This record gives sequence, structure tokens and C-alpha cells, in this order.
Amino acid sequence: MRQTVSGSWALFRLAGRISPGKLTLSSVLMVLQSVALPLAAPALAVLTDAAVAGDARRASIAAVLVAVLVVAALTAGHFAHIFYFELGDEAVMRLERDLIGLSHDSPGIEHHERPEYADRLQVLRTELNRSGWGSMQALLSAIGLGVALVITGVLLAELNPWLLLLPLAALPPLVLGRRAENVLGAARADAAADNRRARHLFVLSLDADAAKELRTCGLGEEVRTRLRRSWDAATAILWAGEVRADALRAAGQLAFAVAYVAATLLVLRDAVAGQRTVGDVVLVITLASQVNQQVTAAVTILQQLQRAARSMTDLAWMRSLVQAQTVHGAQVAAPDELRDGIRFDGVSFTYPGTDAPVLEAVDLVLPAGTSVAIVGENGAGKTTLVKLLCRFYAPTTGTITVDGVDLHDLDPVGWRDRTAAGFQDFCRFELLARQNVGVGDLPRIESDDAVLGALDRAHSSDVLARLDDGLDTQLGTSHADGAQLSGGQWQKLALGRAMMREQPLLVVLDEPTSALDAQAEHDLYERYAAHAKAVGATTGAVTVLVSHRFSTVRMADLILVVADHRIVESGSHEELVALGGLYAELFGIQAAAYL
Ligand SMILES: Nc1ncnc2c1ncn2[C@@H]1O[C@H](COP(=O)(O)OP(=O)(O)OP(=O)(O)O)[C@@H](O)[C@H]1O
Repeated sequence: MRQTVSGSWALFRLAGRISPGKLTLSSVLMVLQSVALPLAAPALAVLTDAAVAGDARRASIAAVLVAVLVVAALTAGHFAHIFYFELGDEAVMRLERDLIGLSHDSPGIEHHERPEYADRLQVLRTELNRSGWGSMQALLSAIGLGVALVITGVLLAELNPWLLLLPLAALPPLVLGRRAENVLGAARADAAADNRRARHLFVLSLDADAAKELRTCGLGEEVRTRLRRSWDAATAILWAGEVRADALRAAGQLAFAVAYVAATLLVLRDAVAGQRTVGDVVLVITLASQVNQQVTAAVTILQQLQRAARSMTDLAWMRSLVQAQTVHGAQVAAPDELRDGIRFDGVSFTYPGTDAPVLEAVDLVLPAGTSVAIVGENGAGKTTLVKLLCRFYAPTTGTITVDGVDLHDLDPVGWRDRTAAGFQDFCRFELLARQNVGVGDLPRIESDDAVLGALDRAHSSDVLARLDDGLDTQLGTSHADGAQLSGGQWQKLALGRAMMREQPLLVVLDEPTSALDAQAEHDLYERYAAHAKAVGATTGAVTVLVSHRFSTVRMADLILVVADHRIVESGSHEELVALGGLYAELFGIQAAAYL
């Protein structure tokens, strides 16, 4: 309950920040809508008594009042809707902007890879899409409903205090209605397998690709028979569920009907005894039916608010997780060039939320101006090493220093500006071809010379030859006239992107050539090796390459073999082959496979 209150309050404050005027106006209109009907009931009672007494003037005034209140009830909500719809839309946009900020504004990516973060993000995205302005409606309705319940309660108590028990009688239809929903949900779950099978068979029957095999195997009738059987089975389960659900709903309504009649009789008895008027009987009849609706609305609104509050709490949790990664305090600017290189001293790393260390007490030196290859079996920790170098994570223990400065004291933005990176899971930016590559160095995104140079360094210029408008070609399926690229072509552009920065201190290539064939990768890395030497000579850049292809790896100045959470071997290709250890074994296996 505390979460619901604090979450609702957070939502209310958000609406207030967006537009205090719209919030006030829609709150007033919602309260008006909610109180109009309960207030119409006593007006109706006065109208009835005046009519019975033959007091035309009084009856006319009461009739006008009833009409005004009923019109207010019908229209105030409509006008409120216009304002809270805008408020809700703006709130969703702000929350989405918050989410985007959470995704991008931290130097690390730890939160992205935590299952709890991913779960909450998934729920939040669904909730924002699904409930949207509905949460805002629930919030404002709750305010109006609260006032309406108080008014109804006072009027009922004034008639007879026992009538305050009426809201309790509205609970059986509610509880049994929920049970009915569960029964239907269970029926839908039970029918899901047959439903899925039927849908699959239906799609199969219409599918152009399947048409050939269905004909050659003579499966047309068989598919139809199975489809009918699956539909029949699913429908029978759903039908049985519907019947049970309807019976439960009817039982609930019957329970309220009994209480409703009892309440009416209670006042009717007093009226017969002359203690109450006919108008009071009309009043109880009107209010009692409203109580049923109010209790149902209250429970629905409460559930909506609980969901909205959970979303606000999740968002706050995600915000605190991301803020914990935010760097505070003075930051050292990235050096203009590397003189010594990058050192790992006793670096251990365990992914947050897990127990097993991926790296343990790693000591290594990546000398300035060298190309370094990292090899090891799947899951050995190669990408983890790269992520630490890119400063996506902090080591659990130990330090990584860049020319003697702790990587975590370096300004993260400055370090990223001097990092060029190509990853296996690259992005497919659906932009113009020039921009797709140019985003690798944002200030030069529109520079043809820079983009063409990067593509050349990435050995990827051939992709342009196949694009109708060259660098001006729109890429991607989200555009009607967007060029469709193969996986390898997208990857080549991504490689070009990684080559955009001309003065990097760190070049990282983490299996960025998985969609290319062995020869293409080999040719490419020959270029990379030349490029690495060139930038190494000017900025002392370290080029780090992760690859499973030893023909490529052997070109590196230094090869690191990762196994058992450590660097188990390091040296040049010749040194490691001569050592006769794990590298020599892995190299031998791959060389034999290519013979
Ligand atoms: N975000 C994460 N959270 C928890 N564990 C992770 C995460 N990412 C990787 N791991 C684990 O860390 C270990 C090392 O993973 P890493 O991706 O560094 O291996 P790799 O050597 O690059 O493997 P591959 O050659 O298959 O790409 C694996 O056991 C993996 O399951």
C-alpha cells in the first residue's frame, strides 16, 4: 500500500511538473463527474417528494438540478479526458526519455547486462505501451471516486447506518468476477496448445513456400482435418470455461441483488411506518446501485494505480542503479598519445549478480604502439577483457592503468573519444550509407573524405559499389526505398565505422568479421595490421583483436591466451608455437583442419 501511495504521488508530481493547469482542470472535472451522480440521487428524492406533495415549483427546481447533474456526470469526464489524455501522453514520453537516458547516460554498461535490470526494463516498456495515459486516468479517477464514496456513505448513513454495509455486498460480485476471469484465463491457457497448432496449420495452408510440399506430399486434406480437430478441441475448452465464468458472475450479481433488495425493504419498511418518505426509497434505490459501480471502479482503479506505482518504483530502482555507476569527482583528460601503454595489475572481475570470477589476478602489459591478439576457447573471458579496456565495467579488484593513470580516473567521454571499436554484435543504423559509417566519428559524420578513407582502411569500399546512390543510399527496411544489405555488407560498414577515428589510443576489434569468409577476414586484418602500425607510430595506439582464426591472430605483435580465468600464455606467434603449450595445440588443430 505504501508503494501504491508513494508511486501515485510520484505520478501526481510528474503530472504537476508537466502542466499544473491541465492537472488542476482535469482533477476538478473528474471530481465533478464523480460527485454528480451521488448528488443527483438526493435531488431525485426531493423531486419525488415534491411530486407526491403536488409542489410543482419545488419539483421543477429539483428536476432541473437532476438534469444538470446528470449532464455534468456525462460530460465532465469527457472534457477531463481531453486534458488527462495529453498529460498521460506527455508523461509516457517523459518516462520513455528517462529510460533512454538510463540506457545511455552512464559510462558503464553493467546495468544493461543485469537480468533484474533487463526484467524491469521489459516490464516497464510493456506497461508504458499498454497502460500509457490509463495510469493518469486512474489517478484522477481515484481523487473523484474518493469524494464520491464519502458523499454516498454520508447519504446512506443518514438514511440508516446499517446501509453502510452495502459496499460489503458489492464485494461478492467483484470477487466472483475475478474468479471468473481466472477461470477464463486458465481455459485460454489450456486451449493455447490446440490454438497454436490450429494457427500454425492455418498459416501453413496459406503459405506460398509450403504450397509446393503440401502438393507433392498430398497433404491438403490432412492439414484441413487436423486444423478442424485442433479448432474443435480449443473451442470446447474455451466454451466450458465461458459457462463456468458466467455461472460465477451470475452468483456474484445474485448476492448483491439480495443485499440491494434488503436495503430497499429496510427503507420501505420505515416509509410504510411513516418515518421515511417515498423520496427516501428512491434515494436508497439510486444510491445502492451506484455503490456497486463505485466499489467495482475503486478496485479496478486501485489495481491500475498499483501497476503504475510499481512502474514508478522500478524506474526509481533503475535510476539508482545507473547513478551508482556515475563518475564523481575530478577526471583526468585522456593523454594525447600513449607512451608506455596499458597495464593490468592483479585484475579480477566477476559480473555483478554472479559468484564465479571470469578473470582472476590478471597481470599484463599492452605496450604502446603494438597490436595484441587475444585467443581462447568460447567463454574464456576474451570479450570481458575488452569490455574492461573500453571501461564498460570496473575491475572487481586490481587496477588498469593507461600510461600510469588509473583508467577509472580518466574522463570516460575523453577515453571513448579516443577509442575505435568494432564488435561482433554491431549496430545496423538505418541511415544514409555515409552517416552509417560517419557516426563512428560524429563531428565528421558528413565528410565524404573521412568516410571513404575509413571504408578503405576497413577494406569495405566494395559495399559502396553495390549501392545505387553510393554514400547517399538510404539503408534499411524501415524506409520504403531503403537498400537491403546482406549480413556481411552491414558488417563491412560497421568495420568502416570502427575505422573512422584517425587518432585513437585504443583500437578494439572483437570478432568483428564473423559474417566474412576466412580469406576476406585475412585480407582485412592485413590492412588492419598496417593501420595499427601507422596509428601506433603516431599516437602509440594499442590495437586489440579478438579472433578465433589463427591465420589472422599470428599477425599480431603480442598474443595473449586466456584460459582458466587467467592469461596462461603470452608472446609472439613464433614464441608460443615454440613453447608447445595451449596456443601451439589450438594452432595445430586449426592448421590441420585447413590442410
Ligand atoms: N553480462 C554477463 N553477466 C554474467 N556473466 C557473463 C556476462 N557476460 C559474459 N559472462 C560470462 O563470462 C564468461 C566469459 O564471457 P566472454 O564473453 O568474456 O567470453 P569469450 O571468451 O569472449 O567467449 P566467446 O569466444 O564465446 O565470445 C562466460 O562464462 C560468460 O557466460
